Parts: sequence; structure tokens; C-alpha cells
Amino acid sequence: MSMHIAAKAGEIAPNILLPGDPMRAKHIAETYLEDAVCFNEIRGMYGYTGTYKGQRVSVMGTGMGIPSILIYATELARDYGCKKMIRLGTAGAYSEKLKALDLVLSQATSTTSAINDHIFPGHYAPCADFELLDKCYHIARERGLPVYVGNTICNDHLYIDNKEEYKKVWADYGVIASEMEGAGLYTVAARYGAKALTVMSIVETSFKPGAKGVSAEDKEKNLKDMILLALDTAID
Ligand SMILES: O=P(O)(O)O[C@H]1O[C@H](CO)[C@@H](O)[C@H]1O
Ligand SMILES: O=c1cc[nH]c(=O)[nH]1
Repeated sequence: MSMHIAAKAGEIAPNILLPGDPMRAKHIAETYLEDAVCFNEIRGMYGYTGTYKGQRVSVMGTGMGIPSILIYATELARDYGCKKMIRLGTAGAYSEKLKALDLVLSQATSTTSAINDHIFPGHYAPCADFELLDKCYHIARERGLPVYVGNTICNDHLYIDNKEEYKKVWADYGVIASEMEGAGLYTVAARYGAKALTVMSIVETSFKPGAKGVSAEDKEKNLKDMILLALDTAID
């Protein structure tokens, strides 16, 4: 067991999905994994291991924000040997071409966080593992999913004054969407020799059509599409 994860050695699979929301981890395990066994309940951060298409896969929540995911991703990669770490989460649109429920694969991530300022003598550029990114993109295209790949921003805040002006600065330089954990995940994965990718669904956009008009059925289909995309990317 590590400081925040109760699993014994070998109870967590090398390939793991990492939603921010622990209840989403529970939903994925109960709905998409066979023979899922819970390996963590510490702090309500549920983690499960089961099988998908005959292969062992784990899923665990990470909480919100870089400090939270840094703790879990470090323990999973360093102490449990996780090798493929796929974050799946929700995001805000910065590019005008994105609409609600589009999928975004974070190729690289800018950040407002200072996590790396004390490690490097310059500015580190956290990026996705190319193999995972390439595989995920091609599966999404084969399935006809609305998928976009690009630089994203990992913010330390969700709420900010003058949000539209703030977004425009990043969007003017090609940043397409925002979330709050990816830079931590990509940095830790690199440090411990794991492959990482962030897959996101757009839930907030000030552009048309916005997220408010989206039906419950479309949301459910989008969640299912994203989970199956992440699972098929995660297996060997
Ligand atoms: O849906 P998740 O994975 O939590 O991701 C996004 O949603 C949360 C904010 O609502 C932040 O954690 C952000 O990164
Ligand atoms: O704008 C948004 C929406 C969801 N999650 C974020 O981090 N930002």
C-alpha cells in the first residue's frame, strides 16, 4: 500500500483509466469491466481492477486539480508500476470550432501551474505519449467521433473574472480547450517512464451551440463513446 492507495502489490493493472470524478471510476468499473474488484476507498477515491476484452485494466479517480492528480499519478506510476495512464475528463472550449460533446485529445498542455518551476532550469513542455495519442485518434476517427487534437491549457482555477478575455489570449495562440489536471499527469508519467494521454469531452462553451441545449441521451452516448475510446486505447 502507498500513502493514499490501499491496493496490495499486483492489485493494480499496468493500464489504467483516470477520471477526475471517483464516482465516474465506479461507474466505469461497474458498467464496462468484468469481475471488477475495488482496491481503494481511501478518501473516497475509488479504484477498481477488472478485465476488458480479456485484459486486466484498472480505473481510479484522481480528484480535481494538479496537486490531487500529482499524488495519485505519482503513487500509481512509482509505487504500483502503472505504464499506460489515460485521463478522461470534462473540459471547456477555447477554440470557436469546438461544440458541446466534441472530444479533445491533449497533444501538449500549457499551464498556469508553477509545479515545474522548481524542477527545471527552463520551461518544461508536458506532452502526450505519441503512440497513445495516435492510437486513440485513429480509433476515434474510425468510429466517426467528433475528435480534435491540440494544445490544451491546464488551469489552476475554474472560476476567473473576465473569462472570455482570458480564454482569447490562449485561443489566439492555438490552445483549443481547458481542464485542470493534464500537466501534472504528463509530467509525472514522463518522470516514471509511463505513457500518458488526456481525453476530454467538451461540457462548457460560450460558442454556439452551447452545452445547455444538449439532451440527456446525447450526454449519455458521449460518455459511453469516451469511455470505450479510452478503454480500447488502454489495452495492448
Ligand atoms: O471531469 P474532470 O476529470 O474532473 O475534469 C474537469 O472537471 C473539473 C472541473 O469541473 C476539473 O477537474 C476539470 O479538469
Ligand atoms: O471550462 C471548463 C469546463 C470544465 N472543466 C474545466 O477545467 N474548465
